Amino acid sequence: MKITVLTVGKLKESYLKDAVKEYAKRLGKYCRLEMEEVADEKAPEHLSPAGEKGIRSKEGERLLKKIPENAFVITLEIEGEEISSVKLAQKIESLGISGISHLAFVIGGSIGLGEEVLQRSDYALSFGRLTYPHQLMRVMLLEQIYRSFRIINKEPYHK
Ligand SMILES: C[S@@+](CC[C@H](N)C(=O)[O-])C[C@H]1O[C@@H](n2cnc3c(N)ncnc32)[C@H](O)[C@@H]1O
Repeated sequence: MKITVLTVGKLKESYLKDAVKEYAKRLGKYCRLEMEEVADEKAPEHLSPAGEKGIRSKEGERLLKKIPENAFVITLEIEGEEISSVKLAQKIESLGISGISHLAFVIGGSIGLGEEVLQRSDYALSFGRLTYPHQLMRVMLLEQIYRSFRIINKEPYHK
């Protein structure tokens, strides 16, 4: 299966880059992983709702261009569905069995995902109602994808 992780903005912190590199290496055993970054928009402190919408929309257009037509799109959304790691593993496995060969996970920028991307989404996944920084979400998502493949392959992983 091919997995694309689509994100907004460049990863800045070296400790996050190291973690992403480590999980990307581990995932190489299970899938073809592709990490795609699109440019972020400058978001000043006090933006109007219209200003925020404009930023989400510009970043959203860039994200949409990177989403292949045949991909099953999983957007990371705070208000999405909260599921266990086992359920996420089952979901990835059953999508593969149903003939889906490409999963695209999409993480929003600092002010979230635009309407266009939400409309293209096939499934909204939540990591809980807490808000996490988008850069950290990359690491958390890769860890959960890795955990999923360990579960699917009935391989041990620390609980
Ligand atoms: C800093 S958050 C954006 C916050 C923005 N106010 C919103 O409501 O989307 C950046 C991105 O990280 C992801 N994210 C952050 N916390 C999350 C959570 N608990 N569950 C799922 N995705 C999350 C989402 O993709 C979000 O667009």
